[in-house]
Amino acid sequence: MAKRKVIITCAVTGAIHTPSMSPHLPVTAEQIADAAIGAAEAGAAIVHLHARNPQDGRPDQTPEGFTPFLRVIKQRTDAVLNITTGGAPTMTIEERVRPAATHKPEVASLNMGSMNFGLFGMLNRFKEFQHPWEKEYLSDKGIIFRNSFADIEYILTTCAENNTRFEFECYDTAHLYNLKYFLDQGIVKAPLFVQTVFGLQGGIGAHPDDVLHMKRTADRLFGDQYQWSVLGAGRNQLPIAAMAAAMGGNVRVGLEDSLWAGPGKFAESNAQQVRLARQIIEGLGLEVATPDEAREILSLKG
Ligand SMILES: C[C@H](N)CC(=O)CC(=O)O
Ligand SMILES: [Zn+2]
Repeated sequence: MAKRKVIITCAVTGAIHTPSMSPHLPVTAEQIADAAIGAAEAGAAIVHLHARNPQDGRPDQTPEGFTPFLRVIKQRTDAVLNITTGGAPTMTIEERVRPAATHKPEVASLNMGSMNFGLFGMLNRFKEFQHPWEKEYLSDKGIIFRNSFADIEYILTTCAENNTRFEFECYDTAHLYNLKYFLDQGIVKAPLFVQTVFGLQGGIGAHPDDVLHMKRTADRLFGDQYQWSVLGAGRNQLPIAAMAAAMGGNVRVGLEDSLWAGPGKFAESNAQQVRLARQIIEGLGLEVATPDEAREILSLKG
C-alpha cells in the first residue's frame, strides 16, 4: 500500500519572535533565503515567508521587503512559496495584504478570526533586548489581531484574480466555523488547506483534547474537502506535529512558531526543525511530500 504523503510547511522567521531571542532567527533577506532553501532541502514542501527590516529585525510588510529573498528562493528551489497576509498583528489590513497581492504567490496565509494576541508570556523567558521596539512590542497586552469578516473578504477578493490559494490559520473552533461560512458562500473553494494553530496565547491550548476537538470539528464541517495541518507554538511544536502526523495530518514547523529543537534546546536552524519533523513522519512509516506532490494534493496553480 502506498505510504501517505505528509506535507511539511516551514515558517522561517515570522513576526512573533524578535532578533534578541535567538541568534538563529533569520533577519536579513539573505538569511531568510538561506533558511528557506535549507528547509526545502531538508524536506519542507512549502515555505511560509515574512520579511524583516535588516537593521533592527522589525517586521516589514512592504512588497519590496520580500523581493530579494523571493527571487533567490525561486532560483534555488521548487518549494511552494507561501506569503503572509498576517504580517504583524499591529498592522492594517491594507498593509498586510500588499505583498501577496503584488507577488501573486501559489499560497498566502489567511487568518480566520480576530483574537487577543498575547506575546508577553515570552518575557518570562527572555529579558535582554538589543532594540527598544522588541520589549515594547512583546509587552503590549492590548494587541487585538483583527480579522473581521470584512477583512477576510477583502484579502480573499484582493488575491482572488491571482489564483493564489490559502493556508487558513484557525486559532480556535470559531475560526473553523468562519471558514465554513466562506465555503458555504462559495467565496473559497475546496480542497481547503486548514492550518490549526495550538498554544498561542489568546487561541486554543495545546492539550491532546484541544487537537482532537479541532480535528473533530473540522471533520464535521469540511468532511473530505480539506487537508488538515497543525502548528504548535513554542515547546508544543514537535509534540503537536507527532500527534497530527499519527492522526492523518500535515505539519508546520519553523522559527516563526518555535525557537526550540526539544526542551530548553535552541534550534540552530529551520532545517533542523524540518529534519526532526521528518524523523517523526518517517518513524511512523509515512513519507514526506515533495513540492509537486503538495501542489497536487492542494490543487495549486504551480
Ligand atoms: C501563528 C502564526 N504566526 C500564524 C501565521 O503565520 C499568521 C500569518 O503569517 O498570517
Ligand atoms: Zn506567518
